[in-house]
Amino acid sequence: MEIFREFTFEAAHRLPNVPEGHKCARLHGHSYRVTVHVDAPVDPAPGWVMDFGDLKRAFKPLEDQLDHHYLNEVAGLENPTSENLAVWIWDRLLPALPDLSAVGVRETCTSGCIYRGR
Ligand SMILES: Nc1nc2c(c(=O)[nH]1)N=C([C@H](O)[C@H](O)COP(=O)(O)OP(=O)(O)OP(=O)(O)O)CN2
Ligand SMILES: [Zn+2]
Repeated sequence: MEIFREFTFEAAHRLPNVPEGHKCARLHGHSYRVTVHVDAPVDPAPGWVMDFGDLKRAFKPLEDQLDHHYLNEVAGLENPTSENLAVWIWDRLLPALPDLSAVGVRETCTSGCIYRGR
């Protein structure tokens, strides 16, 4: 069974490697939406895969580094595309969440990515 929890944070960024004149080279911000998925068997006693609260606790240190920050200044996010952000989150969550199955990142209502470790 796969469970997920959604998180939101606000942050500014610019994309340093886009072609000349691309609007995303300019400083701008997003209300990011991140989904963290965990895929594991349901533990029969509690009746859950894991406590949603533990997902929240695992993501909190990352939220603290991202929320209301300029992402380009965060170590490892010098080029903060959605794709790079999803990998950045994956790499930092995996030690605490070995059954992590996907990280979704939405920059806008219509655009985003899903990373499943590849
Ligand atoms: N594959 C990716 N493409 C783009 C990324 C990205 O991270 N990965 N990021 C951006 C920009 O950050 C931009 O702010 C978001 O792009 P876009 O969805 O085009 O923005 P709009 O909401 O302004 O879309 P419109 O339909 O043009 O209004 C760009 N591309
Ligand atoms: Zn953007």
